[in-house]
Amino acid sequence: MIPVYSVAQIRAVEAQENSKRGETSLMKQAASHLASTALGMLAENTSAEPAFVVALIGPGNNGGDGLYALAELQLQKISTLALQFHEQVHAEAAAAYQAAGGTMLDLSDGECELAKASLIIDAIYGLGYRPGSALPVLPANARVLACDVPSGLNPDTGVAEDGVLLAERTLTFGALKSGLLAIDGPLVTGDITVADLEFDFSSVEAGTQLVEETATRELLNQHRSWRDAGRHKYQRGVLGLIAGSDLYPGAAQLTAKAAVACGAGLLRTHVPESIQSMMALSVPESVPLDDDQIKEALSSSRRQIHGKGAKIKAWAIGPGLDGRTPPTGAIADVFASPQPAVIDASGLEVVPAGPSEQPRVLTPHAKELRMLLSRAGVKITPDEIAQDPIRWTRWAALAYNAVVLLKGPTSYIVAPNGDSLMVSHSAPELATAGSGDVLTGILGYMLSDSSLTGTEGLRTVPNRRMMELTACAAYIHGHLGRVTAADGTVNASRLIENLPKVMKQFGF
Ligand SMILES: NC(=O)C1=CN([C@@H]2O[C@H](COP(=O)(O)OP(=O)(O)OC[C@H]3O[C@@H](n4cnc5c(N)ncnc54)[C@H](O)[C@@H]3O)[C@@H](O)[C@H]2O)[C@@H](O)CC1
Ligand SMILES: Nc1ncnc2c1ncn2[C@@H]1O[C@H](COP(=O)(O)OP(=O)(O)O)[C@@H](O)[C@H]1O
Repeated sequence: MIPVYSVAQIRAVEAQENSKRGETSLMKQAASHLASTALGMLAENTSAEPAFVVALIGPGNNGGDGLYALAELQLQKISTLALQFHEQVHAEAAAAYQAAGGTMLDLSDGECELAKASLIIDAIYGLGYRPGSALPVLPANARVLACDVPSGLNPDTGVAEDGVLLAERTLTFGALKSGLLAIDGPLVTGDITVADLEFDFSSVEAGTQLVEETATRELLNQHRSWRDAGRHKYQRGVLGLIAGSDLYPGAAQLTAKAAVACGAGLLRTHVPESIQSMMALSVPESVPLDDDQIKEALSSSRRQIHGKGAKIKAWAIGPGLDGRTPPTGAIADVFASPQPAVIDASGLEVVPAGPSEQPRVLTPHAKELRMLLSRAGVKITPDEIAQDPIRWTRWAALAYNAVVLLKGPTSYIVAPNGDSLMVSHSAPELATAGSGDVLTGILGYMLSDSSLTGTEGLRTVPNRRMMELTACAAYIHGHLGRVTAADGTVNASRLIENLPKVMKQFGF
């Protein structure tokens, strides 16, 4: 997991480091990382032309980083050019670059050189960016390496100007800044690497933590054991799915197929009678579950998990349910059970607010989050959510005493105690009908597998573990989106086709 900080926090830590280690020495260290990243990108080029690196230089320390990096490249015999975007420039860094044989031109005099560059380093603005000024237009297909933050992206909020310099890669210094991951950030940064400048962050507390691939693997492996290979189907995860209606029969099928594709031991489906045969045909692995069997499953799980009954370990509730009809007695009983549940879509319209014994994850998108908050008596606008997603997600987490996953281009996972995780840089192609139903299937399966929850018998799954598994499911879903988008357009059925392959990559 990688901690994420606000600009103010990073500024405070940088000020300490500057006084301890000196601003120029830190800048040179940052520039060295930038030069190595540039060399790495140049090594990927297949062209026979000699490398030519152009840096766009702004008036502050971000420009200074760019100039020191160019100086290093010059010394490595790479041809470079610095194009000044402002009259003002970091004097010491400019002198160092010129001493290394580099040439500096005003952007207006050297703009035509941009088209010849094998790589453009964007060192116009970094942490000091203020919204509102014009930015240069880069040639189409330019390869751009952003120094710290793409120019035109607000490093705190993640809101980008229309003219933001789109990067293929962003090398950010010291720590992840919140704006790189929120709102427009994932669309403009390209791949992000954090250059470790050995800052001491002990005096500030990260706002949240990013869950990336390494963290996902570590979290998934936390409770796994070699003994898992010998489990029988009831131990591999039995999921109860309460979903579907005449109005939305497809959503239930997508969630069911996704859970089966994940490798669930057994899927029990509670769908309206009218769509049961459709479910049996399209998901032949699923076994129906009627109201009486739900009651029996709940009572046997209260006595002992290995007793008679459906042996359901977790529930997925909501995809395609008809939100206009109140939940039947059986669903209300499930909400009162101690088994973990993921609640999505129309399930969010009926999930009770207030304290509950059940470890729950609610998975709203922004509009559903407004609905949840409104049901709890809190009226907010979409803008308010966009400006402070973690805050409002936490309100819902508190009101419903549940972990809440706010879905969107960036996903936020927040617990009632305020702990939060985030998943970013997944695939924009996931914005397609039914992809949320697939996520519910993945998460439902994960909550049902005790090798992942780490709980056996009647011990409840702690909220922290619910959060971690939710983040893992969101990360895998994002990765699934990327894998699927790599060889065609994305739809929910194609996501499900690729799910077994992707789950295998994560040790399933
Ligand atoms: N210890 C440190 O403080 C380190 C700082 N580093 C670099 O320093 C950068 C921050 O440097 P600065 O604080 O000088 O900020 P920037 O270099 O991001 O830019 C600040 C300058 O740009 C001007 N500016 C900002 N937005 C503008 C706009 N829209 N129109 C016109 N002018 C605008 C400001 O007035 C200011 O002069 C970081 O992003 C990073 O690249 C790195 O060298 C790592 C170490
Ligand atoms: N622009 C985007 N980039 C990455 N992921 C996205 C984007 N838009 C939506 N998603 C993801 O796609 C899924 C959509 O789910 P949801 O809104 O419930 O749709 P549906 O109900 O149609 O299945 C969520 O997991 C969300 O995080």
